[in-house]
Amino acid sequence: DIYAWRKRPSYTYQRHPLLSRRISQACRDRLVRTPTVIAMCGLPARGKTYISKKLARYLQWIGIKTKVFNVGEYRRVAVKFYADKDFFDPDNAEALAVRNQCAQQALEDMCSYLSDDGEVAIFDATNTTRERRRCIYEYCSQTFCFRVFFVESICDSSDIVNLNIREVKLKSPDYKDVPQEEAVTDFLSRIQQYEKRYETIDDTTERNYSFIKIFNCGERFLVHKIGGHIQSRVVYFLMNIHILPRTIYLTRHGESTLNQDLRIGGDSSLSANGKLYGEALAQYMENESIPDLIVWTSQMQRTIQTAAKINAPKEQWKALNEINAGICEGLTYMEIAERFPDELAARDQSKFYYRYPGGESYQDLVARLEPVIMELERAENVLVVCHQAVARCILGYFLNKDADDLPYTKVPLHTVIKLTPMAYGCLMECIPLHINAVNTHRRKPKNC
Ligand SMILES: O=c1[nH]cnc2c1c(-c1ccc(Cl)cc1)cn2-c1ccccc1
Ligand SMILES: O=P(O)(O)OC[C@H]1O[C@](O)(CO)[C@@H](O)[C@@H]1O
Repeated sequence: DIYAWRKRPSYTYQRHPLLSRRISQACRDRLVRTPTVIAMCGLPARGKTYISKKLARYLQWIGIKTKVFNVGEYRRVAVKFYADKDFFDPDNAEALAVRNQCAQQALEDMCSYLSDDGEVAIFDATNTTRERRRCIYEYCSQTFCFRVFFVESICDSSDIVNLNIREVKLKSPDYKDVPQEEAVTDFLSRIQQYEKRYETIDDTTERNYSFIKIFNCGERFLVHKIGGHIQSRVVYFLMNIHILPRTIYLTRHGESTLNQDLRIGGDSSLSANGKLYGEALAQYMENESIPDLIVWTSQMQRTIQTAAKINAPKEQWKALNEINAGICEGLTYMEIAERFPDELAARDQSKFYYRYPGGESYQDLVARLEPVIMELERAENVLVVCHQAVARCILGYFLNKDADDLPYTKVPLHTVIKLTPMAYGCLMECIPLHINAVNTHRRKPKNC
């Protein structure tokens, strides 16, 4: 039986007869990290693009090469000027031909991306008929041996659909220079065109697909046949996000005594200026009068001391501790250049991936910060008091920074960063509290 087979000695590496399914050699070659197509499904204004962009940002941040293919963007290239909802009338044969051509082109571009070095591609389209989903499934899994995972968003709350239309659809190029009310009317008619042919994923006729059906922004989920690591991470992420309006505040600790000496690492106390910042921060947060604010700090005393005066509950996270500089802890960059010139040169070459001997890399930091990011997605109003490298990684997630830029993001001391999630991105405001501090930022040397 399977259990006994699972307990077999590890050297007998063959698939259990029950489990071995007929897969081609090409597929077998890519069993490790088989590329995944995430195909969105659902009527317009159900958050498909929102999910696509947010999911891509998360997967990219954890190091999985991901790209979104939005069919609407292909259509806007093919059809310069959008006339009105009649373009989406299923009986408009000419328009239908253009729409199918755009979908096919996006599908082909997506599969060549995954055949190259892509790991996940998100096919952002309505995919609202069984026939369309069957085409995608066969093209991707038979021709290319990619895994296909359908993500359907079902939402019958008119409040949320109207919020979506107001926040994102009216800003679409389709409605440039169109009066608001006219655009809303046209878009609602566009939805009706799709409703004529909409077939929700059916867990009997489409039971051999892997899919998740999301009801009303994640109020309820139906998960069916999750296949592989990526899909389980995706499901986990989708079960943790929400669209409640909230603000995330991010700041470094106040200046520390080691900062004053331009020494990295350690666990030193605040300097006099750092203490002044702690008081100014408490005052600033008081003025913001944020409902139900919670403050997260690292377990290092410079962040705990910085948050001490704030009138809100505090939580300490070891995962928020500053990057461990290993053998360079407590040194200045000058001393590192003298004692470990090769290490500094190697770090300047590839700052995101370089790991200090006995220490960490930014890539290691992202991995240990993932649970913090997941909890931030679940949370509402939070102030995070952390460190220079940690703040860069957190900002890298919210602002979609790539591995080259992330480690060089400017995050000065004594500055509050205010992050407000908007439709598809995040608004960032930097508020310096005008308390003196040293500059700890080391630029990328020119010759690298
Ligand atoms: O289910 C929706 N229906 C209509 N709109 C929606 C959603 C979701 C949503 C869907 C699934 C999940 Cl797990 C979370 C949010 C987000 N949005 C959205 C709303 C406003 C602006 C941009 C996007
Ligand atoms: O990656 P960078 O630019 O060296 O910045 C991280 C450094 O910043 C500090 O937080 C302050 O200098 C150090 O503890 C840490 O090693």
